[in-house]
Amino acid sequence: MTRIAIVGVAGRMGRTLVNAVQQDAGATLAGGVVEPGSSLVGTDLGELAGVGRLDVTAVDSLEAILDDVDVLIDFTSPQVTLANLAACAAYGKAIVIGTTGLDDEQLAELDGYRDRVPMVFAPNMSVGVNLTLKLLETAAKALGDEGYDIEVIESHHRHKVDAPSGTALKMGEVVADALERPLKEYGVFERVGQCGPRSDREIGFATVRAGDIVGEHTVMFATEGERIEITHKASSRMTFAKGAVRAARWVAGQGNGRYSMQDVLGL
Ligand SMILES: NC(=O)C1=CN([C@@H]2O[C@H](COP(=O)(O)OP(=O)(O)OC[C@H]3O[C@@H](n4cnc5c(N)ncnc54)[C@H](OP(=O)(O)O)[C@@H]3O)[C@@H](O)[C@H]2O)C=CC1
Ligand SMILES: O=C(O)C1=N[C@H](C(=O)O)C[C@H](O)C1
Repeated sequence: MTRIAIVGVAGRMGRTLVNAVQQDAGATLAGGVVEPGSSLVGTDLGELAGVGRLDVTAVDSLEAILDDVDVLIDFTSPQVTLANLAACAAYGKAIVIGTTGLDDEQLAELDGYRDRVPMVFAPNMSVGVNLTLKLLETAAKALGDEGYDIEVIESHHRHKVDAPSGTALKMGEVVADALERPLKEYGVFERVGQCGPRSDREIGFATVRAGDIVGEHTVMFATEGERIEITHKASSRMTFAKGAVRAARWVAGQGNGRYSMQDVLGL
């Protein structure tokens, strides 16, 4: 039985994760962490998540519970995630990180833990998205240098704080790697005013923020006379949460290293 603690347990993903851990016969909920000073400290995590009493209460100090945890699941914000990684390194614990929006410096800091912590880091934990990444690699290799324009379009709920989504960036990166067009050079993240026609090799990104959209991603390959669109639509956060619990069970048996969902799923 893998003992899992959830950081950011009061958040949209945190509450869904409580439910997902409960539904997994191979996992047990060992704790949940809320923001320091939160009025939710002491609240039963099952009641917080709407799944009935679990007799595990929210704390605001990770160090208070880490001894009795095998794997931490973290869907919070970049700074909080990096602090939690440091705690996992100090306590010899594994971590599953779903947080997106890390900048280059933060990504480098995270990567610095690869020899000290077993970690799964993925911008999207759903099986469907990770299969889509494979399809994109195949499509990019077949179409990318044949005059097809490539655009990545993503839509999310109005509360999301980072853009483009981590998944959109990953999709762009997979296509860019397949075509040997580094995103730093070929990614176009803004078009406004007299921006001129698109160039042949650019990879464009567009972002929608509206209502309660859980997460939708389309990669378009368009040329004269036809357009191919590869789309993934998430309709419930449970798809991400189930993937994260699967990753937690998997990483509990791994040595130090930085792993992806492709590693977890064997894709
Ligand atoms: N990889 C994947 O599959 C997915 C990744 N994500 C990513 O996960 C992240 C979180 O998303 P979401 O759940 O929607 O966001 P929320 O804002 O709903 O949740 C984040 C939670 O973290 C809490 N928090 C902030 N600081 C701390 C702290 N120091 N200790 C403990 N908890 C803290 C926040 O509390 P408060 O509100 O009080 O500040 C909030 O409850 C985002 O980066 C998002 O992009 C989301 C879905 C899927
Ligand atoms: O913030 C979200 O909600 C999501 N974030 C992830 C991302 O940035 O790609 C994954 C998912 O699409 C939901």
